[in-house]
Amino acid sequence: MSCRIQNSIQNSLWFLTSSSSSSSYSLAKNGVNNRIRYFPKRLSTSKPSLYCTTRSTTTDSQNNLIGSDSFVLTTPLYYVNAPPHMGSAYTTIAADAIARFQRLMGKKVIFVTGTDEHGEKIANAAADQGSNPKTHCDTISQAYKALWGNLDIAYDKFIRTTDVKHEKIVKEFYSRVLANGDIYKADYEGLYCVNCEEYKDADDLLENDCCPVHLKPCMARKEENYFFALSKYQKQLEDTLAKNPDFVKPSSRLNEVQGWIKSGLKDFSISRSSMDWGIAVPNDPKQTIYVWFDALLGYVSSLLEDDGNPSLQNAISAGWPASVHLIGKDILRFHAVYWPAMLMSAGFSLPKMVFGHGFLTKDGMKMGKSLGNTIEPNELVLKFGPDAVRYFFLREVEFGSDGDYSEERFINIINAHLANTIGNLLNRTLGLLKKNCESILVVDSTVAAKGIEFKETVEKLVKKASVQYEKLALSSACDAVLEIGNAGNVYINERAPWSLFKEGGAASEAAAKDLVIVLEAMRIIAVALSPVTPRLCEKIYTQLGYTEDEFKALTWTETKWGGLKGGQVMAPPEPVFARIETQLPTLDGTEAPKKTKQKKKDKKLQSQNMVEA
Ligand SMILES: Nc1ncnc2c1ncn2[C@@H]1O[C@H](COP(=O)(O)OP(=O)(O)OP(=O)(O)O)[C@@H](O)[C@H]1O
Ligand SMILES: [Zn+2]
Repeated sequence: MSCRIQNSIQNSLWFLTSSSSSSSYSLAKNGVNNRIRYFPKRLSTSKPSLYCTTRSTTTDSQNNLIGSDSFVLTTPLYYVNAPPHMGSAYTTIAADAIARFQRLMGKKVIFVTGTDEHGEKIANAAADQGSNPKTHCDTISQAYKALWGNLDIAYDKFIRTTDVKHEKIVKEFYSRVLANGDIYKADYEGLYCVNCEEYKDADDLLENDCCPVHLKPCMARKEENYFFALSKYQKQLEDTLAKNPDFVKPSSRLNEVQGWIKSGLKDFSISRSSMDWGIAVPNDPKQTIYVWFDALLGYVSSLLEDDGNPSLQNAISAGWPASVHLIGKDILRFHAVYWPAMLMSAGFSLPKMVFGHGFLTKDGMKMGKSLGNTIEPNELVLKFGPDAVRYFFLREVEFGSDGDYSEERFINIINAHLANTIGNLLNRTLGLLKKNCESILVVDSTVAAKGIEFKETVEKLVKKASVQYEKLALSSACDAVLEIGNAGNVYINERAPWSLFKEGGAASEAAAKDLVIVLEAMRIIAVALSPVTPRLCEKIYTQLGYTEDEFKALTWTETKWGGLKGGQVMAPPEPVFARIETQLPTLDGTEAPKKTKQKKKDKKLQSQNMVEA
């Protein structure tokens, strides 16, 4: 494992104390006098009475609105300050694999992704490009969609926070929180990182007030804004996490979140007076809603049907709460502290889980648009194909930890796992079947495997894969499936059917059964690895004589041993995964694997194939 685990780069937030008895707070650092004055009057205190039910909406034990029982999975809505990079692709690939697995398990999946298009960072990015924000957002959001197409991402909903329906949902939600007495106006001064779009705690900054994530100086700001009474939800959040430790995953991140809450939650500003590229605050058009308060609601507005009335009630009944929010650890605090408190205030159920994965790093720093130290995923796809990119990052980086990219490692892993262990095993088995059995299976795979230990090994490994997928342990799930390939290679090498065929008679019959056994294992691999490498798996499946439609209709039940039947005709063998033979310059400056090494391996394989022939 070449992943480098590095210390978590924590984002920090500027929280404001909300105790109503206090009227001023000094948060001075380096001469910056951060003073907050609270306006004594809350804007509204009446609780909304929207707890009615609709066709498919019910309430949970706390009387919060919940929708249907779909499996709703979300990626972050990515900032359109710059086109996507490998980091953005990483979360989306992982989400796609989880969504595909859950669909195989028979769940009604709603996989949500999209783009976050408001705020100062976007307005600045558009101005830098000599463009207006709307045109800029259209271009970059299209770049995200194009990349998802290139990576075979099968999302169900793509939400843009500039969509009209989203704006309506944000305003309705804001009004509910306001009516619940959780929004008030106050002044503040603080240090702002535009790239994070957040106020920073001065203690968390580097020299010259630089943001530790973006390495750029934060700016001193003073504004009169609306605040959300986060502090009011401290106890409720503590209780929720204590009762529901699975709410934040992995568990190390739960500890982090509990630590933040324990240290005291302070109210935060949810509007900007200096920024007009955003959704106007209801009843105060001089202010726009803070980009995070706006963007988080994209998870809800995305659920709306295209032709329905864009109301919160309709969005909730279409699938809320989300089953999993998949995010990078940089935005954990927004998802595991701010968002649940906002939902509590508005009277909606909390998502069931927030999973904060690690960072893809370059030279130890988080790869990011603002730092510009990114790898271009489209180039990787163009060079190696979507399956290779998907497999490498999901298999190589333990989900939850950080990982550094190296092209040398990439090529070695892909050649060893996909081209050799899986692709070559299928190819050589089908070659033997064609030569000796006219590509027809002699017997049902269940009959062929009677009393064979290899079958039990496969069954155990496929069970393990499903448990790992379910736990979002994607790397371990890949390993379990790859182990089937390894066991298949060991089996065929030990049995040496190419020799048995030469002996003829009973030995030849046994060899024909061995081929059925290995091909059945390949069929199971094609189902079990399809969440990660859908194209490769479809190719495997069609080589086994099935149609594309049959592949698309697969469920996890088909990982059960016994799919292949006697008399079934296999397609002529064709390589399903081409070995990477590149000597082209690498994308990351690392050296591509030496040809000599590859040649040696190729020679070994060639001689193996010659023996088989
Ligand atoms: N290096 C990375 N490793 C893993 N995931 C990443 C990485 N960079 C971005 N992401 C994913 O994108 C989310 C952040 O989206 P955002 O649009 O802010 O991208 P960004 O590149 O981090 O932007 P910026 O560099 O401007 O902060 C993260 O929470 C994570 O899901
Ligand atoms: Zn920053």
